[in-house]
Amino acid sequence: MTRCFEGVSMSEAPAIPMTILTGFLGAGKTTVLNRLLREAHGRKIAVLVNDFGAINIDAQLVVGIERNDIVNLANGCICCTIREDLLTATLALLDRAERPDAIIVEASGISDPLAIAWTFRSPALRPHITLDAIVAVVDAERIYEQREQVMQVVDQIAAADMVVINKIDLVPPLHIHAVMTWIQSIVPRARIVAAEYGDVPVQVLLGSGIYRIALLPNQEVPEPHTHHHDHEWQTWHYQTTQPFHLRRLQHALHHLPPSIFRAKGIVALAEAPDRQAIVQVVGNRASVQLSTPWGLTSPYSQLVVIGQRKRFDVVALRQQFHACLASGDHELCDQRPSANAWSHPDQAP
Ligand SMILES: Nc1nc2c(ncn2[C@@H]2O[C@H](COP(=O)(O)OP(=O)(O)OP(=O)(O)O)[C@@H](O)[C@H]2O)c(=O)[nH]1
Repeated sequence: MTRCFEGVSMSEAPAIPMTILTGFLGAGKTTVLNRLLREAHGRKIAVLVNDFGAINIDAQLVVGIERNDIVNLANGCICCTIREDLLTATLALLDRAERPDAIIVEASGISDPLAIAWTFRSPALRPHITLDAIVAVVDAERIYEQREQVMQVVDQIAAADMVVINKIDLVPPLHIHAVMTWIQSIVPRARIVAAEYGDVPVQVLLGSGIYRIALLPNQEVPEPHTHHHDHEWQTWHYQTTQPFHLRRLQHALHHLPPSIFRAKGIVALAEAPDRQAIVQVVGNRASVQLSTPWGLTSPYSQLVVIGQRKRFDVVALRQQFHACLASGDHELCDQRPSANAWSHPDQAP
């Protein structure tokens, strides 16, 4: 099939470089992306953002880009359950009158980057996309505990052409050196850069052309049901139009069950009714920060938590967040984990 745009057939158009941004939950992928998009790079960059849960908070947190250049791929993992969506979304980008100069895929924190790379080797995309690099973001502070608990962490690093050791402000220099040595032992040929708040120049991240196709498995990656992460993770979300009480919310965020690895969201606060607030929880670090004004948008709150499957009690969690609302009537919008609050049908409680 030959597709046309601006008088040129798609088969004649130069292939678009694609970067896959991987890294475990909360490592700093969106931070790296935002830092890059804010830089005056002069390129038209399109971003495909995948969140594991039903609500894609990440797509809302990406800034410095036209909204129609962000494609939201939520409620499943682009490496397995929603691979078709990734394919379709990429083809739609290729069909645009103004094609992007570069495409970045921000993968969900639990996805397998090699499986994503495989999608771009499919006959439909192969002539039009050139894989530039798989970039893995690593949380310098948490990497040791994460590698003990979660096998995807090491797999993501092993698949990388470039590794960004992020959050170096949170650890001493000797620790950074040790993490670097460990990463080198896993991927000796990968480029390794250390960064604070994802501060890596665009020239380093994009257009490096260091993708190693040799890493791709010869056979297509396993079907979803044999993918180990399907059975390990679950997400749950809480939504309300009621504002939160800041101190109560902060207290709750600091007392989440240890089986929850990540929580994030956009919330309304009674104390600051005009501004959005961003909630971030990674391990035992939690923050609520004021962000942009609500403007014409009616205030809302959306919180997503990601944790080990069946290791947290959603009823207790719902009560915990419910008790943080500032209003007296405590109207609850999300009484039950809805069908799509579970990332996979077989994960319903
Ligand atoms: N101290 C510190 N915090 C950081 C740094 N980089 C990111 N963070 C914080 O870490 C939290 C998670 O960052 P994100 O960029 O959202 O992480 P992510 O990998 O996109 O998260 P998921 O998409 O949920 O997997 C946020 O609160 C960031 O502000 C850093 O270098 N230092």
